[in-house]
Amino acid sequence: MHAIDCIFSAPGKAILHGEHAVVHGKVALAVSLNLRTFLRLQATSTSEVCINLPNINTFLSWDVTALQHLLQGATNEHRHLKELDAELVGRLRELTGIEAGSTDTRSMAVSAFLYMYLCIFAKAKALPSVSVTVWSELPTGAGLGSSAAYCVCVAAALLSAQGAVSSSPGSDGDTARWSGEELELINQWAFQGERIIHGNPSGVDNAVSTWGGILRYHAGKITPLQRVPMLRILLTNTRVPRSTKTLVAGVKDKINKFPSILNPVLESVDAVACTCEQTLMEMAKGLPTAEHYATLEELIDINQHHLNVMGVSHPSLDTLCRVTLARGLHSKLTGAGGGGCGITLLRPDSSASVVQDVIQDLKDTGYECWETSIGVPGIQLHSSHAVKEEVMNVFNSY
Ligand SMILES: Nc1ncnc2c1ncn2[C@@H]1O[C@H](COP(=O)(O)OP(=O)(O)OP(=O)(O)O)[C@@H](O)[C@H]1O
Ligand SMILES: C[C@@](O)(CCO)CC(=O)[O-]
Ligand SMILES: [Mg+2]
Repeated sequence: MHAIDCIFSAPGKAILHGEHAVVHGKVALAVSLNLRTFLRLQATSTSEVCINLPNINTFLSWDVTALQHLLQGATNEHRHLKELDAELVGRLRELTGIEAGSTDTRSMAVSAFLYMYLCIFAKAKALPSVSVTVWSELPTGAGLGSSAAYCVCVAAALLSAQGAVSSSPGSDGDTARWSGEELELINQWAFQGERIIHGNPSGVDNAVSTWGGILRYHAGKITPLQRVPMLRILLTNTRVPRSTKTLVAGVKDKINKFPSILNPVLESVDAVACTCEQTLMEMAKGLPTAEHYATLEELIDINQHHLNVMGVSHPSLDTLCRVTLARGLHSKLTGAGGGGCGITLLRPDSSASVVQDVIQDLKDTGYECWETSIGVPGIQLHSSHAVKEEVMNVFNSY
């Protein structure tokens, strides 16, 4: 057991283009957001594993011995990162009473944590007693990658406690980051957690939360975009709850039912993502022009229509598009859709009054809305004095 009292944080994300299509091997473009999930891991002497998840009102603990039993006599000694260990998932269900296929918020968060904890410490002589508290600035289950930020923080914390990644990585002032290899390991374990939560994730969300920045993601291949223009993005939360797992499964069913109709739509989304990437690269080379912005706006509209065809939009998202278009601004859903969040592209010349007016219109509709920064750093380890007071206050109350 290496780390004793550490604080980690990982960012949420917005998908510019390629959500859902990316699950079926197409290109996605994703950016990290300046809204983060924070995790505190403490070693304890209680012989218990405690998890405090104040955002979802979940406070649970398990006896370490009961958890150790789940690993004894397990036939799958070589838990690897290619697929989930179905036997262990089954044993965990028996212990927690969580039903197969549950999309309940608490069940998914608890199962993902316990699965990663057991697998990461499976080869240790004894399971460690730890207390883990997670608190997030991200809305839970709203399309901004809250599940991935959660899984990335859990993976980084457990791996550093186990010694598989450094618990004092290269430091830049008060925050520290890991080597490429260590980040890859964190990302792979976070993907296992996402598998528990999503069923069939593409891996784009955990990749952008691990590495940060702006990424092109294609069939597991992660390419950071080096030069991109400063984009101004408005985020809107329709506050309509939805489950990524259910939406992803719905798209799969539609593809199976109408392959000749849906596959061309996925191809077209791929082309939208690639055209967007080329446009962003052109914009970064010279001075971004009004035509560049017109292209980005058309791509947003085309993609939103495609997402409608896939059955993952929602009347609340149609309203978002209509309200912003009335002010000359273009929007699309981001993440899994079905409610949750949308993004609106602001132009460099969008005046402060237009932005204020559109924010007010959206608030009047009952939505939450704010301008955001993109391309922030991925997973980080913080010294406690560098963490915001608001976050430390949460941590100090558990
Ligand atoms: N702060 C948190 N504390 C505990 N659990 C969390 C937290 N944030 C996310 N989760 C877990 O992640 C689940 C939400 O994941 P889901 O994939 O449905 O939404 P999302 O990740 O916010 O959106 P998307 O996948 O579309 O970007 C929650 O039900 C919960 O299990
Ligand atoms: C809907 C989806 O494409 C993005 C969710 O943020 C699912 C995934 O890629 O795992
Ligand atoms: Mg998610």
